[in-house]
Amino acid sequence: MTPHNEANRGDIKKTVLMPGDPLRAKYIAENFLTDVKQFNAVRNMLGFSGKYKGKELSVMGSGMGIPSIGIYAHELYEKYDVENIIRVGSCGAYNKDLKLFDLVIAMGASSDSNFAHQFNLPGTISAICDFDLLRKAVISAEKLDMNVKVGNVFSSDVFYNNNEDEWKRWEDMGILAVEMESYGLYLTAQKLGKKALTILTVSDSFHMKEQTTPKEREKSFNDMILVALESCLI
Ligand SMILES: O=P(O)(O)O[C@H]1O[C@H](CO)[C@@H](O)[C@H]1O
Ligand SMILES: O=c1cc[nH]c(=O)[nH]1
Repeated sequence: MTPHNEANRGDIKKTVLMPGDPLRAKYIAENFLTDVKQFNAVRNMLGFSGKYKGKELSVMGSGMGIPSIGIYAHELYEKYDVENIIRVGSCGAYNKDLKLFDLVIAMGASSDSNFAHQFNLPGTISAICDFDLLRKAVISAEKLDMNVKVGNVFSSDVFYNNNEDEWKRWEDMGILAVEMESYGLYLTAQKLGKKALTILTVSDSFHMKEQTTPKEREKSFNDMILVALESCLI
């Protein structure tokens, strides 16, 4: 057990799907997995293990932001022998070709966070995903006939940015979209010699302020969840 997770060693499988929202973890467990057992409710950060088409895996919320996913990912990798974390999250599109509900895979994550300072590196480090998880996710999307854009995302420390136009400078550098966790997840995996990947659904765009309904969001999250789950079977 850890201060944030009441699971026993062995309760959590080698691969964990990790949405920010713990209720999305519950949704995935209830709608996609069989033989489901809940392993965590500390701070309501719900975690479940079960089977997808016979393959054992787990799903657990990460909370919002790098500090939160930094805690949960570290504990999963270090204390529970987890090998793979696949974040399944939402993002805001910076790239103007991205439409609502499109899928983005984060090959790398840039950030305004100081998370990497703890490693005391004599330069900057690139936060990148695991190539094997990326390859499998791309194959999975192709098999499901779903379009994905693969590239660099921005993991922001703020959701409500006081500098309204700052995003344009990231867009200018080829950043596809903004979210709030991948940089911390990727660096945690890199430090501990583990694997991580982020798959995202575009929930809003900085180019057009369209509203989306909860039903539309649910369907689009289903596409992302399927890409992630099917990639675990490859
Ligand atoms: O939908 P999730 O996975 O929570 O991801 C995005 O949504 C939250 C902000 O609303 C942040 O956590 C951001 O990364
Ligand atoms: O972090 C996020 C997620 C979705 N949309 C945003 O603008 N930011």
